[in-house]
Amino acid sequence: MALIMETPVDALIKGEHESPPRWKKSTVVFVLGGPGSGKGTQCANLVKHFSYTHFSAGDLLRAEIKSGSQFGAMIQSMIVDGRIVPSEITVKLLCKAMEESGNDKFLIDGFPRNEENRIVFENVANIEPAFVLFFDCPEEELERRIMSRNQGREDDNIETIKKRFKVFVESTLPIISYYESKGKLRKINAAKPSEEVFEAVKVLFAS
Ligand SMILES: Nc1ncnc2c1ncn2[C@@H]1O[C@H](COP(=O)(O)OP(=O)(O)O)[C@@H](O)[C@H]1O
Ligand SMILES: Nc1ccn([C@@H]2O[C@H](COP(=O)(O)OP(=O)(O)O)[C@@H](O)[C@H]2O)c(=O)n1
Ligand SMILES: [Mg+2]
Repeated sequence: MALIMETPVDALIKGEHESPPRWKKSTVVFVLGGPGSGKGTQCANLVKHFSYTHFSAGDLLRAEIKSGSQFGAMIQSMIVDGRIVPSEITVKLLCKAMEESGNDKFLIDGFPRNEENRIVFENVANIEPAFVLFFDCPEEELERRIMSRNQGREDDNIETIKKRFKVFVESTLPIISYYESKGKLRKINAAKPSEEVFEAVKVLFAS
């Protein structure tokens, strides 16, 4: 459903619900890392073993483009340019997805990507992450992985990849430092083979 429609989330944002909905008391784990670091791959592994629901901010934005949303063209041009979409849009998509899922444990992948993302989510959802996973991987390896990802994504080309790396360093690394200073960061060596990365990730969810 395109975002132009009034959704239950709008009512929630306006405080029109009598009691806080279930998702507002959710356990949230943010999953961060450079483009191609394995966020989506490891979240797909995690949901097979733990009762979390996975949402990728990028996937939600791509679905919004496909839905024929009034914001579709704008979102698409920002993605092709490697830029971060206005937070109001992304946060609304995430909250709507959480609301509709019926679950209360979420892996949110590729978000928050900048300070605006983080603050708008905090203000709207009023949720602090339980912890933040950070998939650490050198840029040369990220580039190799993206160039062989073959998902037909318009932003998986060398020109956009360079822009996405720059945005990651300038806008997302400060968020990672912010969570580190709060003692919430769990850093994983994501340059290893996928199975080894998952062994390291799994431990964090087992307790
Ligand atoms: N540990 C790994 N080693 C090698 N390739 C990987 C690893 N993890 C993921 N990949 C591959 O790299 C590409 C990017 O992974 P993906 O999960 O889409 O990353 P992200 O969501 O962080 O961009 C995919 O083609 C995936 O199969
Ligand atoms: N929080 C987010 C997440 C993604 N995006 C956009 O979506 C693109 C793809 O994000 P993604 O998370 O699917 O990309 P990967 O890191 O998985 O390669 C980003 O480069 C941004 O243009 C955004 O604007 N805001
Ligand atoms: Mg991804």
